[in-house]
Amino acid sequence: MINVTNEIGTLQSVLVHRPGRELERLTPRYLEEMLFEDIPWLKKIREEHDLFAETLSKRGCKVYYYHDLLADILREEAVCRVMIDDVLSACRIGSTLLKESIRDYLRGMEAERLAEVFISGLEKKEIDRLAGQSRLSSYIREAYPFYINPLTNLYFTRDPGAVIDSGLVVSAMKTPARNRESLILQYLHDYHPLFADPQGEGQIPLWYKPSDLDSIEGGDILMLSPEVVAVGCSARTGTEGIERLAERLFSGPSGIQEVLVIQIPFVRAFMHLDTVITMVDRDTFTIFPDIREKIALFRLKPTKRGGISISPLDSLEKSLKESLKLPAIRLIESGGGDDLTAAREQWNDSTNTLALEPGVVVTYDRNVASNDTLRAAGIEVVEIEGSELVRGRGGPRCMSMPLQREAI
Ligand SMILES: NC(=O)NCCC[C@H](N)C(=O)O
Repeated sequence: MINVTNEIGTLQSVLVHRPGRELERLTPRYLEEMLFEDIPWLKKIREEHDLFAETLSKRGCKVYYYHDLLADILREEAVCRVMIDDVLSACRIGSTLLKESIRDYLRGMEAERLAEVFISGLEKKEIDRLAGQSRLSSYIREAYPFYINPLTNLYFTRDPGAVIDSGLVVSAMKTPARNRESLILQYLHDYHPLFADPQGEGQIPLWYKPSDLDSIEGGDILMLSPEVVAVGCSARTGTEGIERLAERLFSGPSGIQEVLVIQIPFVRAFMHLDTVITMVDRDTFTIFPDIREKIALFRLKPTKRGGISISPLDSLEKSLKESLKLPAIRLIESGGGDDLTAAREQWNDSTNTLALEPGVVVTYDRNVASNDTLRAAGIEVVEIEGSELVRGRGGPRCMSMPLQREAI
């Protein structure tokens, strides 16, 4: 069952990705293009991720893995064929001869292995050797080494999609490095029984899809309540995408009656809304103090004639209070009241908390000051290790896409 109508109700099921071989294909040369600042150590990052997944399971949350779901649908011959073609088109392989060689190679694989290749990529030398083709790229060491690029950011499953109510947003990713992540999610939506509509014949509603083109990423989507979704306008999510999503939510079978737009500075350190603000309890958020004066707010509502009204707002506290229909809300500043600590810990995702239930969140243990501040405010903090996980610039919220949360 797929249903998320809030940020903090008991987490019942979640989609994650265990970091894999794709990270061993990160090289210093492609770090920036692949949206990393450093190269994680695979053995250790996996241990850390396993601990994260175990932390969720121990609390009763069912954990689904991208690789497993993808392998499930690839066992179907017809799906396998169209997906191979779509992946090759997404990778812009133009030569017919080359495309045929890669297609033949991939079609000979078991579903498990093919799922692995779709995620971790395909090196040029692997194909050229097998196909016995003499290709210019094997003579030029500077040439790009992959036919299928590794999805190094897939372990941040928050971003390729988001469940809103009983439907799914499949993101239109801003950067080429992450495009194929949402292609995979779209396939899972279209073919996996997990996304079957319990009410009808087909699959659950799609609020957004990659072919909508205007960029929108899941880290910018916060489900405040069954009626209100907050959407970050950020380096990754643009104004047109937000408007289109709002139109679909207002006119489709969702309970959403308001989109609260929170525009944050368009910088690398806070690429999504959830890198600077997350919800930790019914009336409580944690926020990176530096952005408090740097955000702009807008309320989008449906008009009677099927359009959207846009109202600029001034204060974050007041807007959240109104949107949540609460007498007061609390904003807990990360960093424990010290600007330098706040900036350092935000860089390591102190503000990117994942709620397990109201007032209980998962965070990285390294963000000592921010975790202490949360505890002092009465929040239960469940710490995980993040020495390697953090190198991709994402925290526990980024590493999870909730599929089901208890209603509150
Ligand atoms: N929601 C998030 O903030 N996700 C973190 C994404 C980090 C990834 N390296 C990226 O730049 O897209």
